[in-house]
Amino acid sequence: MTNNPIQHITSCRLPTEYGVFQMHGFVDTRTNQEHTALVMGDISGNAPVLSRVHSECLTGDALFSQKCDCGPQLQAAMQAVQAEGRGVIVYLRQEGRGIGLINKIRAYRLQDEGMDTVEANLALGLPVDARDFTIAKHIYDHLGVSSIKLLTNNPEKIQTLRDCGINIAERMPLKVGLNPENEGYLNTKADKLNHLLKD
Ligand SMILES: Nc1nc2c(ncn2[C@@H]2O[C@H](COP(=O)(O)OP(=O)(O)OP(=O)(O)O)[C@@H](O)[C@H]2O)c(=O)[nH]1
Ligand SMILES: [Zn+2]
Repeated sequence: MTNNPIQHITSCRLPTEYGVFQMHGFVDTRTNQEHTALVMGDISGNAPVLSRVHSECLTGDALFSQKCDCGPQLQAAMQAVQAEGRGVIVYLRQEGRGIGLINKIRAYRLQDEGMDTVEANLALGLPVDARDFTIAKHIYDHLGVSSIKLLTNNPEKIQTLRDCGINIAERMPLKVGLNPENEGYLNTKADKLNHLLKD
């Protein structure tokens, strides 16, 4: 018996441009939402594991969008894990900071008209950030990971992950992918969402 609402279903070998990972498939039994984690090397033991908790961004991760920095961040994180020889990319299917793809497109449309990323979510009557990072804790529990070195610029993500019991031994910055199209977005993340992009 377990009270972990995230069920580990299966895993497979996933060769990538950044080395060979073991890809694990999970299902949130409360919502039927699917999530995944990419694991490289031996992650057992107490030494902190290099890790990224990445939130789905179809536009940035798969469609080469320049409106954000997600794609380059994902690639840099996978590269960092490859360089380290061990690590975990937790990939949470929480598109659009949890509001879903269609709502993200609605938010982008409002951004086309001049709103920033925060204003657009609020104008739609949606939370600025609707993600549930406790899912990551359950995934780490399945993988037997108790301590991580986290690749992120988001202090709220660090706090939320710590609050749900993840030991973050170190925070490692992930500042990549700046371009003229996402400059305003990154400034808003720094100014309104306190992302550590200007230190
Ligand atoms: N609603 C909404 N979501 C966005 C927008 N741009 C990117 N996203 C989503 O934001 C999530 C990534 O969040 P970010 O704030 O870029 O980064 P983070 O994961 O919180 O922090 P880092 O660990 O530093 O990358 C992904 O789910 C993207 O789909 C936007 O303008 N509106
Ligand atoms: Zn993105």
